[in-house]
Amino acid sequence: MSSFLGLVSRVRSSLNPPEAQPLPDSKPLKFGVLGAASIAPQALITPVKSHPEAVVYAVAARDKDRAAAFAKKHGIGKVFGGADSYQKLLDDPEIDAIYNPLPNGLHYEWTMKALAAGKHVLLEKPAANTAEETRKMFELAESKGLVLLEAFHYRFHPVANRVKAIVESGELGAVKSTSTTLAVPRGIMKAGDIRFNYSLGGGALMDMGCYTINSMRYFTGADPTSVLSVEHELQSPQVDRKTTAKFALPGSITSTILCDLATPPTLKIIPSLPNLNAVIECEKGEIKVPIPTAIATHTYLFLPSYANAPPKVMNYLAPTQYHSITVKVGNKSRVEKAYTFPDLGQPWWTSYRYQLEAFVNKVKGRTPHAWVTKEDSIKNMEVIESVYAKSGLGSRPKSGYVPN
Ligand SMILES: NC(=O)C1=CN([C@@H]2O[C@H](COP(=O)(O)OP(=O)(O)OC[C@H]3O[C@@H](n4cnc5c(N)ncnc54)[C@H](OP(=O)(O)O)[C@@H]3O)[C@@H](O)[C@H]2O)C=CC1
Ligand SMILES: O=C1OC[C@@H](O)[C@H](O)[C@H]1O
Repeated sequence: MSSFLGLVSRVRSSLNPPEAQPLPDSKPLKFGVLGAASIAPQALITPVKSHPEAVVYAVAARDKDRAAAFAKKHGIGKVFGGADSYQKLLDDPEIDAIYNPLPNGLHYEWTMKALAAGKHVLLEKPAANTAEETRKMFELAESKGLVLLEAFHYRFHPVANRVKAIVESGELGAVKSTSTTLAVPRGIMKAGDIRFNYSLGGGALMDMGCYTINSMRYFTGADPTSVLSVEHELQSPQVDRKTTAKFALPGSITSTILCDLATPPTLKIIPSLPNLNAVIECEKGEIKVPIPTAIATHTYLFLPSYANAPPKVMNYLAPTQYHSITVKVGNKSRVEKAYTFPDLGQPWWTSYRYQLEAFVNKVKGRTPHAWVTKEDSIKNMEVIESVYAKSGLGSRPKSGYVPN
């Protein structure tokens, strides 16, 4: 009962966070948002409310009325609307940092333009359509002394950090295998979704798969040496609706990923359930991160996931709601929870709120509690591209944008 009340309290506060008062001696970081994207409220606008050193100052959208409606709904003071609105927002000297939640295929162009305009960038995942584009963005950021972060928000939450710490402690011995899964039922992603659009950088591997690959690399602390096998099911000629891949990692580790944007109903009629799993098998035991119940604050509802027995669910996307880390050593198992760090956070802080904390700290020249490095982002894209190469689908199209 108390854990249910805790869940309700965390979800309520994460949706309506207490508003922070600006710090008297610190200039707040002013964000501009490119596009009235569905993810923007959850990933930035709500987290900013409880941050004393950040504000969402402006939004730009291709349609003037849509821009105005979005700004009104979210209390954003400055609005840019119309075909040239993104560039106008970048040219606004008041803005310090850009949040880029455009479709994957536009990440490169608008991040390059934002950096050229002298803005720091919080960039949605996956960083771009290719590793080469990712490298170029980070090189430009470095050359201009600007912060660029690929928004792998789960990496900033205590859960992911705790799981990694347990693996690294050696308590369970060496890692033998991992399995990371992110799959949602058919119907959640609508037919016109950017995720199904090849020219915009669509595909399950790009969208959900980038998390499964990132978490495989993060938890093992290693990069694949080869892609052993790949299977996919297509949504349309070059767009994978589902991909599974098996990798070899150093130290004889074998890792499997599964990502699916539209799992069909079982026996054609029984709706499938969301499946968000991370299992790390080690010499002396294993770690499971199950979410018996998850009430979604996300763009859609994650239903209770009892489909797996035992449940092996890692809610990469909303660990704030409820989680438990089951650590099995031999025949003994214990359950851990990690909603806060010893010296950072509140139980209701979402992974996005923790991510914002790190981003602001980095821009302000302070040491963030966690980070996703340039090398990490480039490597993640390389692995994605290596899976697409093996599957025969090929990388998503390179951007046609040529920087000045
Ligand atoms: N971190 C996370 O948890 C999540 C991250 N994401 C990532 O965020 C990004 C956006 O996802 P999501 O918010 O779901 O997507 P949406 O489709 O809701 O938003 C994308 C935005 O891109 C703009 N846009 C510009 N050009 C185009 C175009 N040609 N076609 C379609 N849209 C265009 C639109 O802005 P305008 O308003 O100007 O029309 C739109 O608002 C993706 O990279 C995705 O991977 C998504 C969900 C969760
Ligand atoms: O966090 C997420 O959840 C759902 C996905 O489709 C999305 O793009 C991803 O970032």
